[in-house]
Amino acid sequence: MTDAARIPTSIPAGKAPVIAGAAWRSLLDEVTTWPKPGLVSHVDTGSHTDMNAETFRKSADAIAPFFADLYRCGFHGGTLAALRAIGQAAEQAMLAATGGVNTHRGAIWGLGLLSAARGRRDASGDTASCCDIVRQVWGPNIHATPPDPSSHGGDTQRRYGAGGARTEAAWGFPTIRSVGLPALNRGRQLRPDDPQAARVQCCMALIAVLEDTNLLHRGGREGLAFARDQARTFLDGGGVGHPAWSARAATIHRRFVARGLSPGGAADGLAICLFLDRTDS
Ligand SMILES: CC(C)(COP(=O)(O)OP(=O)(O)OC[C@H]1O[C@@H](n2cnc3c(N)ncnc32)[C@H](O)[C@@H]1O)[C@@H](O)C(=O)NCCC(=O)NCCS
Ligand SMILES: Nc1ncnc2c1ncn2[C@@H]1O[C@H](COP(=O)(O)OP(=O)(O)OP(=O)(O)O)[C@@H](O)[C@H]1O
Repeated sequence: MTDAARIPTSIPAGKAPVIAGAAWRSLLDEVTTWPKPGLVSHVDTGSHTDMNAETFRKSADAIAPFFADLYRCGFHGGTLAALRAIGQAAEQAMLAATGGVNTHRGAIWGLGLLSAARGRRDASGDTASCCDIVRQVWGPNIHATPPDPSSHGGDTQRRYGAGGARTEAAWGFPTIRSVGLPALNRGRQLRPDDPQAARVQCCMALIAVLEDTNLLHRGGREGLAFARDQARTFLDGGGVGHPAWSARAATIHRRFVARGLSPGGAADGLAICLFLDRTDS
């Protein structure tokens, strides 16, 4: 089946489906990347027992139409409250498709805001990047909204002072821009014929620097430090330019699984990098 044929047909015609299709494809490319330390892929389920690649595919199919809605909402000047209603409906669709498993909450947030920013940019002719549009238009409101204390994000903010996905978006995705996208391009230079290798390079680079609330939630400060150190060692040893890069990454993957660590923020970051890259946003 072609990519176009797999994009859910409930997305109506226009520019919105192109953006939704790009988000959907980026999510599938993320999950079809191995070895990503501790994360779910088409090869194995990493540190997770309640989800596999098929769960992620079902989730991506279910949430794709909402990226088109978020694009349209941004196109029509939608506020953060208007975006939130659509984002929460997408979360419900994700949970219905996965039997209650949180596969893409962070991805809905990041890709959703960027889809809305793309709509706003297309409507206004603004030349700013979509990351900057998120920061300028919705950033102040994101900063002003306290995290839900019952969520993992609220818990890690209280215990560790970590801003996580909310802070990254409110500041215009600085880690994506300064680390993720350059690493994706570096991976392509190192392995021009291996797009999967470039995605691994991007994922490792993000793990090395992100204050990933999933790692904090599962492993505390020690788990976060371990994860960053492993990714840094991989990169310092040449990353995917090393002849044995795949085996080295697989060894790190197994170490994360042995500790139950899962860098979900880096997985979302990889999908966001792929989206920005393919939509030139
Ligand atoms: C802001 C969100 C992520 C809050 O969720 P929560 O409090 O559970 O946050 P938490 O910190 O646990 O992160 C959620 C996910 O983000 C990813 N993540 C973790 N750390 C990071 C990081 N440093 N940077 C980026 N993403 C990260 C992970 O995948 C994680 O599972 C979001 O889900 C939300 O508020 N949704 C409501 C709907 C909404 O407002 N939508 C707006 C437009 S789509
Ligand atoms: N390929 C992937 N593999 C695993 N997690 C991913 C992947 N892509 C994104 N993620 C993110 O990582 C999170 C899963 O991590 P985790 O299981 O620690 O979170 P949780 O379901 O919120 O918490 P818990 O299961 O500990 O109650 C998901 O929210 C998802 O957004």
